[in-house]
Amino acid sequence: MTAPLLEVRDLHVDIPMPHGRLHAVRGVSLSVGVAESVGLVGESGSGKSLTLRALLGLLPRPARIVSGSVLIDGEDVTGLPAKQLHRRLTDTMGMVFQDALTALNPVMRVGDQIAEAPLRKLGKSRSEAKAVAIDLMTEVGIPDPERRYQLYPHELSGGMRQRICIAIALSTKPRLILADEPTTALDVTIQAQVLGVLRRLKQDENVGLLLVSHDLAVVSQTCSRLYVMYAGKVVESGTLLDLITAPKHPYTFSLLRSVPDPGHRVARLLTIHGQPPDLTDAIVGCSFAARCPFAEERCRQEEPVLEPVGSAPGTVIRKSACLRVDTAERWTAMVSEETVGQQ
Ligand SMILES: Nc1ncnc2c1ncn2[C@@H]1O[C@H](COP(=O)(O)OP(=O)(O)OP(=O)(O)O)[C@@H](O)[C@H]1O
Repeated sequence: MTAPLLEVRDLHVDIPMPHGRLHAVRGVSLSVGVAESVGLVGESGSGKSLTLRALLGLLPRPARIVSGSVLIDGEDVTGLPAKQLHRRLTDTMGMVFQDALTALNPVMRVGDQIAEAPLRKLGKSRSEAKAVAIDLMTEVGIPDPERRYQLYPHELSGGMRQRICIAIALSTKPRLILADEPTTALDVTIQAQVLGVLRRLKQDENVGLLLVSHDLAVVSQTCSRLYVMYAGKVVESGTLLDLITAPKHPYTFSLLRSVPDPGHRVARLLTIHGQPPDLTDAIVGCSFAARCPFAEERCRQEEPVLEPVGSAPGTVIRKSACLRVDTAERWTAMVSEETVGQQ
């Protein structure tokens, strides 16, 4: 069996705080296969961005990796010196972040920013690098690329800037794009266009995607497999279809029920009451128990383990960390009238 393109094993990230250690990422494992599109989804503060930044060696100070490993094509790159790690990562992956305006150099023409990697890393001449940049601008759907090549970031709209960032990410011919909330700053129409670009890259160019988002609707439009994170842990994983049709963790269930479904005339929305736990404290029992409509006494005492649940042989393994997973098929009926409000 071929190794995944990217694999993270049992990653722990801590942040020293004045009042103790914040265990922001608590044993995350995930993988992305060749040309796969995988989503990492969860509400704000669940540890998605730190997971992504940790694997890229880009953790903000004072956050640090406590343990865990990162493998590329099966090779453990965890202990590599920073420069070597950077080269290994940029040979394989391109990155797109939320804030395109900050990511771009304000005093450099956008076309030259795309041409930089072909010029410096791929050994192209100036005119060849420019031609590559214009091709990439066309690929990510930028109309009139010759003219826009000459513009500075502030002269472009938010959606166009994010396309420039995707073109820069593609300029090293990566096999995988890592994107952290790439459409959060964009309005809904432009968001759909940018997601369309990412989808097309997978279909036409076989470029894989690891997409981090708090928005289940965004990952649903783009990814075929999901990891759902809550309070620093993966609480459910599986194919998009499995997760959205039959969630096996109450947090996934709540996330789905909090997204309005335009297909139903009356959307019944579930509000996820309460706050995630304080990650500086040791968590006893299930971290979602205090907010879970289905929690019972043992959920507040025993910590659930992420383990395989009901996958058919030969299919993608789906996993859930819930002690009450055997009742999942009855969750819809079990939601009480107090927790469900008609919108
Ligand atoms: N530089 C930092 N200093 C202190 N705490 C931090 C820092 N960066 C992240 N955290 C904390 O670590 C936890 C995980 O943050 P992370 O950014 O990974 O979450 P997230 O799921 O990506 O959410 P968001 O979408 O809001 O970024 C949160 O509790 C956050 O407040």
